Parts: sequence; structure tokens; C-alpha cells
Amino acid sequence: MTKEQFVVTAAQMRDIEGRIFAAGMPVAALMEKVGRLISDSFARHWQRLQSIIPLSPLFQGGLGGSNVGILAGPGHNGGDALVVARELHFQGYQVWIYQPFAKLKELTSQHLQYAQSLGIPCFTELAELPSCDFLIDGLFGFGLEREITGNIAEAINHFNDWNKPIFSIDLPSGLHTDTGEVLGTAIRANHTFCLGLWKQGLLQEQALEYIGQAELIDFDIPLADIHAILGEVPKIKRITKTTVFDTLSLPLSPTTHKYKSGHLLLISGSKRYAGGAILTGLGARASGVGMLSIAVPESIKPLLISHLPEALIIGCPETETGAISHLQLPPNTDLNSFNAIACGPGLTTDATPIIEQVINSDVPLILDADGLNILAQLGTISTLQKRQNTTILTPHTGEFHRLFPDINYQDRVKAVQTAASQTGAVVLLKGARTAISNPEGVVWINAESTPALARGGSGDVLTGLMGGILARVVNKQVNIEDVVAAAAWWHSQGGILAVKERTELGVDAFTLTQYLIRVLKLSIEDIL
Ligand SMILES: NC(=O)C1=CN([C@@H]2O[C@H](COP(=O)(O)OP(=O)(O)OC[C@H]3O[C@@H](n4cnc5c(N)ncnc54)[C@H](OP(=O)(O)O)[C@@H]3O)[C@@H](O)[C@H]2O)[C@@H](O)CC1
Ligand SMILES: Nc1ncnc2c1ncn2[C@@H]1O[C@H](COP(=O)(O)OP(=O)(O)O)[C@@H](O)[C@H]1O
Ligand SMILES: [K+]
Repeated sequence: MTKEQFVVTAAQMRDIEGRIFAAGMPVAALMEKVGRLISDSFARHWQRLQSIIPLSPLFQGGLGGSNVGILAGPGHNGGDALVVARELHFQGYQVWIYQPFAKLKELTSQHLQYAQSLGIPCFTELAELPSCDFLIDGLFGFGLEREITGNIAEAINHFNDWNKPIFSIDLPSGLHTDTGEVLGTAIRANHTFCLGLWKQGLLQEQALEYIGQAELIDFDIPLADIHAILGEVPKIKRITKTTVFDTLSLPLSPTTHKYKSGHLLLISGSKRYAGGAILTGLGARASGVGMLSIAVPESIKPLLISHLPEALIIGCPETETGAISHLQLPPNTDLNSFNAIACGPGLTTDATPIIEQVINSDVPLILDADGLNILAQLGTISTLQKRQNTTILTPHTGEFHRLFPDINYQDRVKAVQTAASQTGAVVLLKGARTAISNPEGVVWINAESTPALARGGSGDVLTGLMGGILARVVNKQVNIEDVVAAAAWWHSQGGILAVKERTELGVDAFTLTQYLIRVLKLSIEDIL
């Protein structure tokens, strides 16, 4: 595992830190190291930002003239901020410190004393503060456990109103380290330097509006200390490129043939929602699956053929409403002919018999969209109990609630763990921070995405892509949750690349399908 993949709670971070200190690392030395790493990273970002953000009238020209306000808290988060204050002072920035606390931890107090001895102005009252070009927030880190109130809450709201870029140390002050909940009020950062290991709260949706761009500052925590606290196989992990490339089974074997590269059956679309079938098919195309069959109502078969000439389009008898009434597979084919089935986008809830049929089959199965709505009507847990083979459910929040009305989905990590354990399925809960769990509670979180994906049809693309990867690798000793994670990561990265080239408004679902291979190519070049 790489450092980027680990996710910790405050208690786990404290325990890991405890081991490092017990082994002889002086606390002050670690703070010094962390502070220097933050200042270096900050200087790089500031140089880039300066070219795009107008500076205050006090700006005196040149990078060294920038004005920086440091917000220092009473604990070691404040200590980190004071090391950064000193470093930036020596680099030529105009620095001031806001420190309104009566009682400081000893190390923090020493750094404050030294900063003052260097002539760095230090203020305790908001009204006294000069202007600045940006703020560095070191009020609270993972030691914050209770609500922020009174003058500190007022100060945080005041700084948010300044509309200056804010860089937060470890996490935006005011966020709960584990849940990402706002404790009273919180700094709205433009950039967060997360220290050492990703804190769980930074991966929770409720924290997203406060974090800005997040970056991990690696300060060389020994892997042995991480595993001693998190276990050899940590329960909660962040998806990274490495996860994905371990799963995609590339490069292809030189002796492969089309049936060795997987055969996927997509069951999707209706007269009313023909587009869902096309988007799912285009998502599957990008997976590189060897054989793609798509079952649709007879009347939309010509449309599918025109978009996906390489796929075998299976026209099925349809209901009066234009949904598939039953599957009519080609001669000598049954469901066992496929390595995986992905089922649901655009089906409408009139296709109930199809869902019953695929659930009763013994083929690895992905259910999405109307596949999930029908499953909810059939009774989620009792219906899935019959299944022997792999099942993957990919609900968005509304579908999740229909499937699992008794599970509280506010804490998304717990929600997917419970849903997966109740059903024996791998459950992916879509959203800004998609969370995935297997029945044993091993969780992947997709921490990089873009709101540009919040558009109709983008989930259909994910279903097709995931189905194709599943069909390709399902017989190759992979963990199913890794396949699901790989698809979620690839889908989001496609969206992120599309945003870079086309803006956040330019990522309709069809366009997204065109970016999947482009982003894969860039990622492969990156790791070579
Ligand atoms: N782990 C690592 O490897 C490393 C960690 N490092 C850094 O240490 C940080 C953690 O430091 P930390 O433990 O001192 O806690 P921190 O977040 O500064 O705040 C706690 C202080 O705030 C106070 N306080 C709390 N709530 C409050 C409230 N509502 N309103 C007002 N006050 C409140 C509380 O006081 P008390 O509860 O005693 O009243 C206490 O004094 C971590 O985020 C990282 O930046 C790096 O330096 C090196 C590597
Ligand atoms: N705010 C957001 N940030 C990042 N990704 C998002 C956001 N909102 C939705 N998504 C992603 O967009 C996709 C939407 O899927 P879904 O709701 O099933 O749409 P549809 O059914 O129209 O295809 C999911 O992959 C989801 O994770
Ligand atoms: K902070």
C-alpha cells in the first residue's frame, strides 16, 4: 500500500504519533519538519496563485513582499502554524500572527515567543489586524473535539468573510477529524495541507465545501507504525492509481483472444430511455472487454447498432410500454455464457421479470438504476439471500434509501458497510465521495472527483465501464471491491480530465465516455 491509500481517525493518528515519539523522535523535531514541508509546499502554491489572484494594495512587489496572516491556535496545530510563520518571515514575506488564546501548549508557546522576538507582529484582537493577501489557518487540527463558540467562532466567521485565500494546516479548523462535521463553525479553506495520513473527515461529503484542494504532506511516518495501528489490511482505504492498475490486468497477454478478455451482457434501455443503453454500452466499450452483448427492446435495436457497431445487439420482445418483456438470447446462449451481467439503466420498472431472472442466475451481476428500484420492490435482503455468485449494487442516495430504508446514510462509510453486510453484495454508494464496501466491511473511498459528473446519464457510463472491467478480470483472482473501486476511480478521472479541457459545464455523459481512454492513456504514461 502507498501512504496515499491510508485513512485514519484522530485516535488512530494520535496512536501512530505516540509510537513515533516513544521510539525517540523528539516532538519538536517533528513539528519543525512538518512546518518546513508546509512552508515549502505553500510557497509553490502561492507562486502559482499569484499569477491568477490580484494582490492587496499593500503588496510591495516580488514574491517576498506578500502579506500573510497566520492564525495560531493553542495546541500543536498552532505550533505548526508558528513554524510556518517563522519560515515565511525568513523567506521575506510580511507576516503577522493572530493568537487570541490565553493558554498555549508549551511547545506552541515557545514558538510564539521566538516569533515575537524576531519582531513578527502578534495580535489578540480582530479589530487590530492589518490586511493581508492570504491566511494560513493553524487554529485547530485533530485535537478539536468540542464545539467552537464565543470569540473564536466569531473570528472564524470573520476570516471567512474576508474572501482571501485560506490555506489550512491538517484540516480546516472547526471540522471534526473523523466525521467531517462542522463543530459550531469552520474555516472555509481554499487549500488543505493534510499532515502525514489522510484524515477520515476530509473524505466525508459534509466537509467538502470547507476543504478546497486537499494535499497530503508526507512526513515519513514509518509503515510499520501505520500497520501496527491500522492492521496489516486496513479497513478503510482511499482509491489511488495504484489500486486501479493492480486490478486492470494490463498489459494484455500476447496470446489472449476475445473470449479470454471477458464477455459482458448489458441489459438496459427501453423505448422511453434508449439513451441509457447507449451510454452504458459506450462505458463498457472503454473497458476493453473482449465481447459485448447488449439486450434491448427490439424497437431500439437499430439505434444501438448505429452507436456500437462492434457489439452484439440482442433485440428482445417488449411490453406495451416499450420495456423489455423477457430476454430472448441468441441460439445456444444462456446467461451462463457471460462472464458478467450489468443490468438496469433505462429499463423502467416494467422490466421486473428480467431482474428476477438475472438474480436467479449464477453469473456475477451488477444492478443499477431501475435494476435497483425493482430489487427494492422485490425486497432487497430476502431477494439477494438467494444469490450465490458476486452481486454489486451501485445506488445513488435516493436508490440507496429505497433499497435500505432502515439504514441512516448520513455516515456514508457506515451505511455502505451495513448494506454490504446485510446483503452479501459489494455496495457502491454514489456521490461526491463515492464509498464502496464489501460484506466484510472493507471500504474504498473515491476521494478525487468533480461535481461536473452530477449530470443525468453519467451513472450509466459507470455501470457499463464497471461491467466491462468485471467481465475482463472476474476469473483472475481479483477482489470484487477492487474492481468496483477501479471503475469508480477511472470514471471520476475521466470527468476531471474533461473538466480541464472543457470546463465544468462541458462534461455531459456522452462526452465523458470519450475521455475514459484518454485519461487511461495519460495515467499509464504517468506510471511508466
Ligand atoms: N500527529 C502527528 O503526527 C503530528 C501532529 N502535528 C500537529 O498537531 C496537531 C494536533 O495537535 P493537538 O493535539 O495539540 O491539538 P490541536 O488540534 O492543535 O488543538 C487542540 C487544542 O485546542 C484546544 N481546543 C480544543 N477544542 C477547542 C474549542 N472548541 N475551543 C477552544 N479551544 C479548543 C485544546 O485545549 P483544551 O481542550 O485543553 O482546552 C488544545 O489545546 C495536528 O493537527 C497537527 O497539526 C504536527 O505538529 C506533527 C505531527
Ligand atoms: N457532486 C458530485 N461530485 C462528484 N461526482 C458526483 C457528484 N454528484 C454525482 N456524482 C457522480 O455522478 C454519477 C451520477 O450517477 P447517477 O446518479 O446514477 O446518474 P444517472 O442515473 O443519471 O446516470 C455517479 O458516479 C456519482 O458518483
Ligand atoms: K487547521
